[in-house]
Amino acid sequence: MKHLPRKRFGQNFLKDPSVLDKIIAAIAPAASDIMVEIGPGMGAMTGKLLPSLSRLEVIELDRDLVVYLRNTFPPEKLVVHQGDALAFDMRSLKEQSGEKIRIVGNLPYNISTPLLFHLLEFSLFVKDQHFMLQREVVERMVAEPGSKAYGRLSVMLQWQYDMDMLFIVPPEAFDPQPKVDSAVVRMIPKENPEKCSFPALEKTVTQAFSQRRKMLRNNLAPFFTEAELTGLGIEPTKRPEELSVEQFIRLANHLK
Ligand SMILES: C[S@@+](CC[C@H](N)C(=O)[O-])C[C@H]1O[C@@H](n2cnc3c(N)ncnc32)[C@H](O)[C@@H]1O
Repeated sequence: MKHLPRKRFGQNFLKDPSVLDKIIAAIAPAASDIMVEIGPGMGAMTGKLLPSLSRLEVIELDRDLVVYLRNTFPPEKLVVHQGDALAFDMRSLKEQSGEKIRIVGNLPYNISTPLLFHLLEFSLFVKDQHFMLQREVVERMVAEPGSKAYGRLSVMLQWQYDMDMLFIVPPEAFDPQPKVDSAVVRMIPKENPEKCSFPALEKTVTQAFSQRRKMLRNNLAPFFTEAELTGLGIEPTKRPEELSVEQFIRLANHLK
């Protein structure tokens, strides 16, 4: 089928077979896996995953591609959900099978942060996630405290996942070519993440990083006095990127 890539759906199709092989090797699909692929597109990854799986569920927004996928792959093996991954309830798949699910995808870059945040909701039901994303986004996800890339995305995701940037993928691996490098990340939900409410943590982290160059006593003034920060073991003169994930969680758990 001739399909003109749609920019508004973040369509950059993987065409380099060696990159595809590397991704599939990193995922290591097994017949017993309950696997979901987000944004299968023309099925570049789908076709490589299917032979190792007894079933694969995919979520695709573009109706033309949904028709193509349904006509191309055996329906008894490939279940195609037409819809928005941002609204998809992963719990339903876990409930059907009783097993933890594996999520994979070469994600649409225009929705990567909201999608990663949406998936946080299901981390209890997920075994692992392997995603291709913009390299700069992966660098922010795995960034350590004290580094330039450390910020809201790092804290929110490191709270729930252990993550590794596996390898970098150049623009030439795609059609059309994106303007930036991409990278593949592995995300494994932590067995016992620290208890915290998502909205409280998000509110605290967003406020703390509202002005990166300012001290916490300034940025967090709407929520905490200097004495309260000190009482929680946080030096008020530190800058937001100097706080560990655990310290952000401690703050969020004391938000009034
Ligand atoms: C970067 S392309 C990857 C396509 C294919 N997996 C590949 O590697 O060649 C992203 C895919 O996600 C789909 N997509 C975009 N927004 C989506 C959404 N909100 N929910 C589900 N799929 C979406 C696009 O239509 C496209 O097929």
